[in-house]
Amino acid sequence: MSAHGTPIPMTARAAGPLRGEAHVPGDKSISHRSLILGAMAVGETKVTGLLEGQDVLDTGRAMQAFGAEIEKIGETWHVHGVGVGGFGEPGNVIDCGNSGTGVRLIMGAMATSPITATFTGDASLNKRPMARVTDPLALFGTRSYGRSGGRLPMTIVGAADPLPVRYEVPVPSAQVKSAVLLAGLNAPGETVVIEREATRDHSERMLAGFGAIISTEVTDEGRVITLQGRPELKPQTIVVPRDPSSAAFPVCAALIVEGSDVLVPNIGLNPTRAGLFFTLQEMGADLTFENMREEGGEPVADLRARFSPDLKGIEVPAGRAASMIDEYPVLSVVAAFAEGRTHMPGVKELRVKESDRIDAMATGLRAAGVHVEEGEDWWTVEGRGHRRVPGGVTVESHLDHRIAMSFLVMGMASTKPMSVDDGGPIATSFPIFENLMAALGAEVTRG
Ligand SMILES: O=C(O)C1=C[C@@H](OP(=O)(O)O)[C@@H](O)[C@H](O)C1
Ligand SMILES: C=C(OP(=O)(O)O)C(=O)O
Repeated sequence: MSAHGTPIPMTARAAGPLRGEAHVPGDKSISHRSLILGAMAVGETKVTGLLEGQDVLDTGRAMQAFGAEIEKIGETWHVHGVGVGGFGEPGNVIDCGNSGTGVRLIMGAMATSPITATFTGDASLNKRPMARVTDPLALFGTRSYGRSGGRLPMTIVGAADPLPVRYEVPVPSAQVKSAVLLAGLNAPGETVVIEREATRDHSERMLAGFGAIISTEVTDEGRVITLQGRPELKPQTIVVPRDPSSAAFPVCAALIVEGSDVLVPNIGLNPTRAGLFFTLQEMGADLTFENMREEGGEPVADLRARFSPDLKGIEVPAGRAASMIDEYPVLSVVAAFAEGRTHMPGVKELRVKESDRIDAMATGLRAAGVHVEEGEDWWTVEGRGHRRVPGGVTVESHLDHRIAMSFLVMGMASTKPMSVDDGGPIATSFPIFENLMAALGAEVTRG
């Protein structure tokens, strides 16, 4: 999908080893939150390293529609915030494009202000479930009117007199947790969110950084997060770390393309995000963390990935799923090149992403000659080991950037090339993917 919605077919083929440094873009989760929290602070937040992918740009436009001023000067994004409770009513429909994170967090951020906003997205986002966010927002007094099944387009009527909320998140979702916390900012008193399974904790870390009073207690119930309402958020200077979810693509490509040796510098290794890298190491990947350090309160390292001819299939612990939820598509590609089966349980959430990712990957993997089994919340990839993956097919990306990039990574190592019907969605999270992979020596072409 280009900006105009015209599909962009892409093909990747084996073309020698991948070598060099891969400077991947800024973290998508932190980028969305920088703009949203910057818009809710009083004064000027400065952000460098922002991911300039379509998802984040759409969030920036939405923040402008609610009254924040946002401009890029040189390499720095300047966000002039309107303060907690300072959002104005947008004059038009808010289009969040392809982004679940964008729409769900923004719904939370406006839900406790006395304004009304209507949200929409692309064909993928308009299929995704929103009741998981509007149900807890209703506890604050927020009303929502969407299509059947809680789908976009949807109008949210913010609570004029919000109540504080105590809510246990029923699915492992950082987006739901974050929506409730952002709504809690403009509710008086304490809002409490409980999550059984730890999900990415960028909202908690960044809220604390912006001066909110927030604490997390690990109890028998799970993680109990308590936020004091109505703080004045203080503007911040944010350096966005590089995205581990984007690093996954050059890393996984290097592991399966013969002779490769790739360094991916400055990757955020927050434990709530780094599950893929430990999984790959357990599979026998030649993947090392170099120059481990701490930056902006987050662990950071340079990842070095080398061709790993003797990868083994493993059982991926279900408890690790949340820390690598966006990486399962590309993990399944690596699993196809490993010896033996890789079983991935506890991943029902994959069915409600930009596409049903289990179905999209299973269909494409099977077409490319890989045996896959699946159930509602699990899937198994039968690795081909030294019998290379045949490839040689065109698969559908279903408006899903991670599906498109995963099959292109596969094409870099399969016997015959792999094509995707539409690589346009890659621009939502990794706009420099083609150039970055080409600079390493990959052959990715359009058409
Ligand atoms: O909070 C976030 O920034 C995200 C949370 C995850 O979604 P869920 O909350 O639906 O698991 C993840 O898949 C998404 O890419 C980004
Ligand atoms: C699931 C993803 O994003 P979102 O939910 O923000 O659309 C993703 O980037 O893999």
